[in-house]
Amino acid sequence: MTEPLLEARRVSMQFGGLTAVNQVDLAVHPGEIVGLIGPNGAGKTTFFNCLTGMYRPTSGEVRFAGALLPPKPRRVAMAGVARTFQNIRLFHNMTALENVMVGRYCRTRTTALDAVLRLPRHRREEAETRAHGLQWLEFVGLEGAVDALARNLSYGDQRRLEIARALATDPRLLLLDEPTAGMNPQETREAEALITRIRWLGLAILVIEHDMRFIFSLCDRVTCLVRGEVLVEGDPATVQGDPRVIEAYLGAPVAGGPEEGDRA
Ligand SMILES: Nc1ncnc2c1ncn2[C@@H]1O[C@H](COP(=O)(O)OP(=O)(O)OP(=O)(O)O)[C@@H](O)[C@H]1O
Repeated sequence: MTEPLLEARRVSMQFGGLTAVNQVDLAVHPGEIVGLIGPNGAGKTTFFNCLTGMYRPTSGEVRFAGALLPPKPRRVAMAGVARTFQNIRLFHNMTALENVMVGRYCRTRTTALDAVLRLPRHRREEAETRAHGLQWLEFVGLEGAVDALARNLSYGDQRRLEIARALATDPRLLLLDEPTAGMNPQETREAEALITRIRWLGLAILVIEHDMRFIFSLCDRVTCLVRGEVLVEGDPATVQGDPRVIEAYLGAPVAGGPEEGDRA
């Protein structure tokens, strides 16, 4: 197999006396979709925060394309890792396009002075950023909502907008934290189709999700965390059939594959 794009080695995160993530190893290879599952409080979001520089892990290291990732969100984004959040974090009083343009600013070189003086470089980059943002809005299916305020979009559209903003940073790896949370079945199917199209662009994806149908139909590999530790890791069939996963997470055997709308 190719070298991992992302490699977490023995990552741990403690909050006082609580060990939220304990010696977790995880690798994502180029073009892969890897699922991260586990019961509530298993440490999934904390682990994402360790990967994206929001937390400095208590121990362990995170490498991206072979280099150590610094625990600084902006540097992580510039390295090529983008994410969405469990609780949508958009700029609610900005338009859809403005939200996506904000994502792009980690790739522009305009200084505050260029902007204030409206120097040619600023005007050129602003036009490029706008065109780029429009492309991503079209990619996620929001071309009809360019000028809509983020707060006026439906829940499913807000999630799509968050993904467009993440894509605007030109990532090689996209981390999605519960992308279908709160979605109806139709929106969930649309999110699945969108994630498949993102993979076709050549991006790798690491996704936290409670919808088992989604995880087992979309992912190449799945890691199950329980109480901060890796319980099982493997291909979807292996993880789905593992009695420890069924007991710790699914609660009951999933006969013949999970049903539509199965949620833990
Ligand atoms: N900033 C923090 N300070 C203290 N404890 C925290 C903090 N963040 C998370 N925890 C604790 O760490 C543990 C793991 O939480 P985390 O949110 O990572 O789990 P999760 O698997 O993402 O859960 P869920 O599926 O409910 O989102 C929990 O016991 C949580 O209370």
